[in-house]
Amino acid sequence: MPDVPGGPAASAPRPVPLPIVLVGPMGAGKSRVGSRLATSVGAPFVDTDQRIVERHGPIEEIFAREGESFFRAVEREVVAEALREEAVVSLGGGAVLDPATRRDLAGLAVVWLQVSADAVAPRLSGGTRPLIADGGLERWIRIRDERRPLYAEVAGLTIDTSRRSVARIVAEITEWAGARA
Ligand SMILES: Nc1ncnc2c1ncn2[C@@H]1O[C@H](COP(=O)(O)OP(=O)(O)O)[C@@H](O)[C@H]1O
Ligand SMILES: O=C(O)C1=C[C@@H](OP(=O)(O)O)[C@@H](O)[C@H](O)C1
Ligand SMILES: [Mg+2]
Repeated sequence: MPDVPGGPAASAPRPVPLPIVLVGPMGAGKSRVGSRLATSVGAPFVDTDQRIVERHGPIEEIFAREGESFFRAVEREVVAEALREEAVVSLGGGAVLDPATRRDLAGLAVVWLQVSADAVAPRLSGGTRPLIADGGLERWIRIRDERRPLYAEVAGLTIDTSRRSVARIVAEITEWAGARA
């Protein structure tokens, strides 16, 4: 029987390799795109920051109480666990600082979401990200520049999200990942 447009074959999720992992700087859209991508490919969604919050409380409180190095240790544990799951996994922007995480990402389907400083400014306003609580956009640019080689090292696909809709980004990732399945 031929496929009917809009029928079951057309709406079935496309097979993709899992995990698919999203990396990139704060505000690039990892959490938002990851959630939509997971729905689109019919996979569970894991946001490692959300998992940290469930287990240890709000991120800004962890930074204030225990410091960044404690946060990074907790993050490493949660990331290592998530990368073993058949899921769409959105990492926090600084997760790639950990060499063991970079080793774990080798060979996985990793997407680097980029965003320009102009486009990210409104996305970050009113947020609670502790690393840019003081220093704002200039600090964001410095952190983004420092980490650029680390994102480049782990990613197999790069997408500039500055002027793209979430739906289009999801479609581009699905197409790329589908070709790797
Ligand atoms: N492609 C996009 N275009 C416009 N706004 C976006 C886009 N992707 C994400 N956003 C918005 O930017 C903000 C930060 O997104 P988020 O997914 O939390 O980024 P990240 O997890 O990379 O820090 C959110 O308000 C989100 O709705
Ligand atoms: O870049 C970073 O070091 C961080 C990014 C945040 O996640 P998002 O990239 O999802 O904003 C969060 O993990 C924490 O505030 C630290
Ligand atoms: Mg996020």
